[in-house]
Amino acid sequence: MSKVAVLGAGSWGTALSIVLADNGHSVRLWTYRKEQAEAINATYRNEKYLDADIPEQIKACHELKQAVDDVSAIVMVVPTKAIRDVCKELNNTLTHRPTIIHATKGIEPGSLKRISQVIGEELARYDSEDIVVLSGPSHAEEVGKRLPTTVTVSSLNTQHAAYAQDLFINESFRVYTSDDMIGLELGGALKNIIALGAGISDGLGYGDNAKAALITRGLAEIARLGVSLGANPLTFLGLPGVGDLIVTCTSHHSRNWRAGNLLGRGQKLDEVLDQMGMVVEGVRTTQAAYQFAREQQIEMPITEGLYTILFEDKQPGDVVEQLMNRNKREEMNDISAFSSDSRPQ
Ligand SMILES: NC(=O)C1=CN([C@@H]2O[C@H](COP(=O)(O)OP(=O)(O)OC[C@H]3O[C@@H](n4cnc5c(N)ncnc54)[C@H](OP(=O)(O)O)[C@@H]3O)[C@@H](O)[C@H]2O)C=CC1
Ligand SMILES: O=C(CO)COP(=O)(O)O
Repeated sequence: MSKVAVLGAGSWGTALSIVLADNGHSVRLWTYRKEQAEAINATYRNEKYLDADIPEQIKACHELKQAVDDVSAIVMVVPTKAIRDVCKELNNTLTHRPTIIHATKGIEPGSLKRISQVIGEELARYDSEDIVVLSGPSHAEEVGKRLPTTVTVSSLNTQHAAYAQDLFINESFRVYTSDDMIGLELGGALKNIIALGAGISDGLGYGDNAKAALITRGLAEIARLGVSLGANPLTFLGLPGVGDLIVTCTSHHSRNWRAGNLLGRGQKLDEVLDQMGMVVEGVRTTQAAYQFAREQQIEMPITEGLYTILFEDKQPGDVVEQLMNRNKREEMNDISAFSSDSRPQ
C-alpha cells in the first residue's frame, strides 16, 4: 500500500482521495485553507464540496511539507489557474521524487499549454514526459458514492501510467491506460467549452435536438483542434472524448453545464461565477481555445460563439441564430480531423 498526497481539497480531490482510501492507501489531502483541514479532520466531511463521508485513512493537512513528505505519489487536483503556484510551492518543499499524477482539466490561456506541460515547466527535476494525466467521464458526486465510473490514465512514461492505474483501479472505479497524453488532456479540457454551450442551450429552452447537435459538432471542433496539436483522433471517440462530453453536457452535476444554464436564463457571467462557488474551468479554456483557433486558423464556430457570449456580452440567442445561418455545407467535409492523415508528423 502507498502513501499518497492529494493536492486540492475540492470536489474532485476529495472524491479521488476516497477511491485511494478504499484501495487501502494512506492519503494526505492538502488544502490551502487551514480551517478547512481542521473541519475535515474533526467531522470526516468536506461539506461545501462533496456529500460523502470521508474514510479515516484520509488526513487533511494545511502544511504542504506535511502532505508530501515520504509519499510515493502526488495527485494534483487544483484548478488550472492554481497549478503554477502550487508547483512553485512544491519546489520549496519536495526533497524526493514521487510520481506526479494530475486530474485537472484545462488549458492555460496565454501560453496555451496543457497541464502536464505547465507542471513540467515549473516543477524542478520533472519533465512533462514524467507526468501522468487521469481523465474521463467522472463526476465527483458519483465517485463519492462509489457508483461505477471509468477513466483513462496516460503518460509518456508507461511505467508511471501503469503505476497510476494500479493505484486507483477497483471494482467501482475502472482505469484504462492510453498512449495519447495529448488527446487525454485536450479532450478533458475542451469538453468543458461544449458543456457551457449545452447548459446555455437548455437555459434558453431548446430541446434534445439542439443538445445532440452541440455535442456532435462540438466533438468535431475538439478533434480538429486536438489533432492539430498532435492528438490521436481516435482518443476523441473514447472515454476522454465522447465519454466526457456526454457526462458533462447532460448532467446537472456538471459545474460547466450549470453555469451555462444560468447564462442561458439571462444571468451575467460575473453573477454566475459568484453563485457557483466552485471552479468553472470552461470559461478560461474557452479563452485559450479561441486564441489558439484564431492564431492557427482552425474553424471552431461553437467556441467562437461562446467566447463572444462570455467575453463580449453577446446575447446567447443571437449567437445561436448566427450558428444556424452559417454557409451551407456538407456535414463530413470538415470532420477530416478524425482522419489520422491530418496529424502533424
Ligand atoms: N468535480 C468533478 O467532478 C471533476 C473535476 N475535475 C477537474 O478537477 C479540477 C478541480 O475541480 P474541482 O475539485 O471540481 O473544483 P472545486 O471548485 O470543487 O475545488 C477546487 C479546490 O481547489 C482549491 N483552490 C483554489 N485555488 C487554489 C490555490 N491557489 N491553491 C490551492 N488550492 C486552491 C479550492 O479552494 P477554495 O474553494 O477554498 O478557493 C478548492 O478546494 C478542475 O480542473 C476540474 O475540471 C475533473 C474531473 C471531475
Ligand atoms: O469533468 C467532469 C466530469 O468528467 C466534471 O465537469 P464539471 O467541472 O463541469 O463539473
